[in-house]
Amino acid sequence: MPYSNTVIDPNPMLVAENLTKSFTSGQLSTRVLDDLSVEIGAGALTLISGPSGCGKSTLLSILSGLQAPDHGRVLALSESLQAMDAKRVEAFRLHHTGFVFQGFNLFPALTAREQVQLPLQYMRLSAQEITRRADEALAEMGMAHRQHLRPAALSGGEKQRVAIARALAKAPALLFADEPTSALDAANGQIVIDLLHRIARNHGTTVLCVSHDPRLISHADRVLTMEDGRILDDSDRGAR
Ligand SMILES: Nc1ncnc2c1ncn2[C@@H]1O[C@H](COP(=O)(O)OP(=O)(O)OP(=O)(O)O)[C@@H](O)[C@H]1O
Repeated sequence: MPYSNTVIDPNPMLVAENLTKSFTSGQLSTRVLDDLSVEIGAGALTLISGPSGCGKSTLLSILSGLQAPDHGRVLALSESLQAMDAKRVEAFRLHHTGFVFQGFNLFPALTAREQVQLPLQYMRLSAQEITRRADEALAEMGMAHRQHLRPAALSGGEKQRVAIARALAKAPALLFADEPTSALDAANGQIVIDLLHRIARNHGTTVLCVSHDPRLISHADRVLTMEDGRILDDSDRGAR
C-alpha cells in the first residue's frame, strides 16, 4: 500500500518520538539528533539519505536498539525499547531484527550456509526449521550453489547476498541496512538494492536503509532526507 505523508499509518512498525542524541568529546558536545520524530510502516523500503555526519547511522542504531537516545523513545513493533532492560532488547533484536552492513560482517571460518544458520541456532529453532530456513534464504538470494564456500572464496556481491540471506532467514519484521552497497560495484550494488526491495515487497518486511548511494533513491518507496540531526524532507514514492 502506498504511503502518504498526510495519512497516519494505524500500525507503524517503527516510531521515533522526539529523539535527541549528543556526543561529547573533551569540552565539546555535538547534538547529532535534534528532536527527531518519524513513523515507518511495513512492507516498504525506506531510505535515509543526507550528507556525511548528519546523523543517519546514529538514527539507525537507535531505531534498532543498538544505542539509546538521550531523550525520546523508540516504539518498535509497538514496544518501547526504552522500557526494556538490556537483556530484553537483546532478545528483541535477536527475534525481530536483521542487519546488513557495508562490510558484510561475515565470520572468515564459516561457510555461507553456516553464516546463515548461526543466528537461527541462537534463536533455538529446531534443526529441521534451521535447514528449511537456510535453504530458502540462500536460494532466494541466489546463493544455494555457493553455500559451501567461505567468505575468502566469495566476491563482494556474493558476500553481501550471504549477509542478506543471514538476515532474511530470521524472518525479521525489521531489517536494517547501513550503507549496504558502498563496498560494491555498480552491477552488484544494483542486485543488492533489488533484493532488499524484493524482501520488503514479498515478505512484508520493514526495510530501513541508510545510504549515500543515489542508485538506491530511485528504488526506495520512501526517502527521508536528513540534515543536522533532523528530517528535512520526507518524500513518499508509493509502492513500485
Ligand atoms: N560513538 C560516537 N562518539 C562520538 N561521536 C560520534 C559517535 N558516533 C557518531 N558520532 C558523531 O556523530 C556525527 C553523526 O555520525 P553518524 O555516523 O550518525 O553520521 P552519518 O550521517 O551516518 O555519516 P556518514 O554518512 O559519514 O556515515 C558525526 O559527527 C560523528 O562523528
